[in-house]
Amino acid sequence: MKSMHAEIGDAVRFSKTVGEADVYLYAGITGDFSGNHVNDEFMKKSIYGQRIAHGALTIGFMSTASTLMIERSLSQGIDSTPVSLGYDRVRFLAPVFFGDTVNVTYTIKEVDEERRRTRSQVEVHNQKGVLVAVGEHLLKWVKNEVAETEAA
Ligand SMILES: C[C@@H](O)CC(=O)SCCNC(=O)CCNC(=O)[C@H](O)C(C)(C)COP(=O)(O)OP(=O)(O)OC[C@H]1O[C@@H](n2cnc3c(N)ncnc32)[C@H](O)[C@@H]1OP(=O)(O)O
Repeated sequence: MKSMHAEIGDAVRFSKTVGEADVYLYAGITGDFSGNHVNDEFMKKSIYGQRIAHGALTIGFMSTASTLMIERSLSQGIDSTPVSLGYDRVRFLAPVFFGDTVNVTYTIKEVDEERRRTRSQVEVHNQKGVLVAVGEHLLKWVKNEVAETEAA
């Protein structure tokens, strides 16, 4: 059985409208009640003119896209448990406003069979086509040693 079903150019997409409830749920879960996200009067004075979503929530949407990629690979049968190794070079390039729809594209750019790692480019656009966030994601395809021992 293969350790990973992932090839350069493989891509998945995830789309979601970001509502006020999403931002408040995220604030409640993490405790990040920055005025950027929950204080409309404060934000009216900023260049944004209104509240914006947490950058880390956008990273969460990147993570959702990686899960879609993993599920695709799992459905083809693999002997590993893919886990996130982390994100590199993440930049929040434009704000995500309440009511915006984010469209995440997750594309595999490198496959390292020896180290059982993939590196993917992640891009997030809003409904107007503006690139709001970018980053690279590393997945580690951790070998299922226990399962193999049991099978032997
Ligand atoms: C406490 C928390 O709760 C706070 C938050 O979560 S706030 C919410 C998240 N943040 C945002 O929504 C901010 C959205 N971004 C912006 O409004 C603007 O991008 C900015 C005002 C923050 C940046 O202004 P700018 O003057 O352009 O910034 P810099 O020039 O200093 O840095 C830009 C870096 O982005 C890199 N970059 C630009 N284009 C691309 C691209 N297409 N792909 C990849 N990277 C890009 C650029 O190279 C700069 O990065 P570097 O490391 O300095 O090279």
